[in-house]
Amino acid sequence: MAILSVGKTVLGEGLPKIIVPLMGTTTEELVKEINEVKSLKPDIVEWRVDVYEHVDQIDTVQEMISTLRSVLSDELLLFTFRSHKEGGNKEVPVSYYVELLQAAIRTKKIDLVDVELFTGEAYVKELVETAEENGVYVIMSNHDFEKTPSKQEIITRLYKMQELGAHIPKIAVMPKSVKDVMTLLEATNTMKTEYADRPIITISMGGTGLISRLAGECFGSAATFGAGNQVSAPGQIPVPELRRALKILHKYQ
Ligand SMILES: O=C1C[C@@](O)(C(=O)O)C[C@@H](O)[C@@H]1O
Repeated sequence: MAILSVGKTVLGEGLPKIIVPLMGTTTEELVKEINEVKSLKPDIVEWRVDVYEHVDQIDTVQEMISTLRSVLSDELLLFTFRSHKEGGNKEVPVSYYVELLQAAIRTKKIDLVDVELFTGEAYVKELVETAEENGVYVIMSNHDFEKTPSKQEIITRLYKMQELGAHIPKIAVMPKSVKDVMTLLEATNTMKTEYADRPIITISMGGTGLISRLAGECFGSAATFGAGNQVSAPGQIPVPELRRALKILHKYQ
């Protein structure tokens, strides 16, 4: 897998990087949570802004970014608004989604921004451009909380993200069986060995898919989400146990 350095963090090499979501809904909760999450020593902290009560106030969101940034040191900050149709908390017009992401990027205080592939190609291109102008890396994403698409479809979506300029293509899908988990893992390995020229992140959600959150180093996923105060998707496990599993697989593979 090709590697990508974001600050001091190198994705696509060694242990998959641990990403921990911030799920607080109020400013007070987030101020407390950022310190708790930092103590877990994640590589990346994901602020899930779609659960924030002031998500519709851009100035307040920008202030919160400054606050979070001031607590973090080497940990990277990922800004994510997960849309309602992809499993997020709040429904907003696409124009607001784009405006919010642009405003977050322009603070230059985030390291990474999540851009959903199915926002629409013109918007996606605009967001990638703004991110590049401001030194922010794009994790392009797609989520299916209902099912696991075919291997070919998973690869097609990841490849499309790469074509659109994602620094890190990412997909999270829901398995209905162990076979679905194997489909995701196979797609990951094929994408990594045959098509990807950059790190990718793939997830099979829920308990059935847990192996995909642990074994990214074997199959080709460069990062994995661990639970902090709260899970942000089914199947995330506490960071200390996640780290232990990643280290075992790294040491003996
Ligand atoms: O895209 C993802 C992955 C995720 O859905 C998971 O399954 O761990 C969790 C989300 O917070 C994140 O934005």
